[in-house]
Amino acid sequence: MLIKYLNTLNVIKTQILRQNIHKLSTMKFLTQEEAINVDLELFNEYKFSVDQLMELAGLSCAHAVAKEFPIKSDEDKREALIIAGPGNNGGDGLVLARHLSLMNFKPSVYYPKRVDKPLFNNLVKQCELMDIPFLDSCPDVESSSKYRFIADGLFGFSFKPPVRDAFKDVMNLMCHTKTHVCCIDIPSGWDVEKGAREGDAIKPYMLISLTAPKLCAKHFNGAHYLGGRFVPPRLSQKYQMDLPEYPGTELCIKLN
Ligand SMILES: NC(=O)C1=CN([C@@H]2O[C@H](COP(=O)(O)OP(=O)(O)OC[C@H]3O[C@@H](n4cnc5c(N)ncnc54)[C@H](O)[C@@H]3O)[C@@H](O)[C@H]2O)[C@@H](O)CC1
Ligand SMILES: [K+]
Repeated sequence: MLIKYLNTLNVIKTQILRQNIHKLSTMKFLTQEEAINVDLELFNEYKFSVDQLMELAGLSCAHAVAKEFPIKSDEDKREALIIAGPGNNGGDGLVLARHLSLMNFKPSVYYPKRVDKPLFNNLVKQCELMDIPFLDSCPDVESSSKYRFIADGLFGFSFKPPVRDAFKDVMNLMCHTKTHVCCIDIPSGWDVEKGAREGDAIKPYMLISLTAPKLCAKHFNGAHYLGGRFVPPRLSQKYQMDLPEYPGTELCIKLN
């Protein structure tokens, strides 16, 4: 009886896995230009505000990371380092930090180049009022081992190589740390279409593609999630995204 039950479970598991792999193979991987155009359409045609989508994007990242690094006991490490960059990818990182703290993690943020705009100032203020520490300097590789994971919100789909000098320290940390690196939308420093560049590059443990994966995600074999469950079906059809169906009320879906 038990064996029969376990066999049935295995069949269901295989079917789910097959479905997801199928989805991944038929899904569209966006070029950098398509990603930028989808972004523009969401704001200009569909009238979303940046705050709205950033909140949903960051929240979906928090859900994905919490699934991948569940806190099961008091012994589990809760410290996490969030790297926030100078664009909207950094904004996603700040939102992620706030939600992680609500999920009982202990995030610290390293935000080396602050953007003096109301949206970003507000996100920083919200984190500060939740006692999330902002680090003054970039942790070194050795001390980064105290974190359960590092969330990479440095650069997203607007990144144009090579990395400018101001971000060399933090790129060095993310390329050489032994701690798992979880990349938001794009592994920072990777070419958005061709993937890792020669020489030092982040080797992500986890990638959370937002909206739809970009071409560089084809070169990624780790834990791949899709988040940003806000794409209107008409827009998805226009770009032939062929997105997988998110189960139930989930904000993210694991693709492999
Ligand atoms: N379109 C969407 O569906 C959404 C996108 N969001 C996020 O927004 C991201 C895109 O944001 P942005 O277009 O603001 O751009 P990014 O966050 O990708 O980065 C742009 C910033 O990085 C700097 N930069 C670019 N190349 C650099 C280099 N080589 N060295 C140093 N600095 C460099 C630019 O000067 C600019 O300040 C996405 O990847 C995603 O994370 C979400 O916030 C909301 C929804
Ligand atoms: K990133």
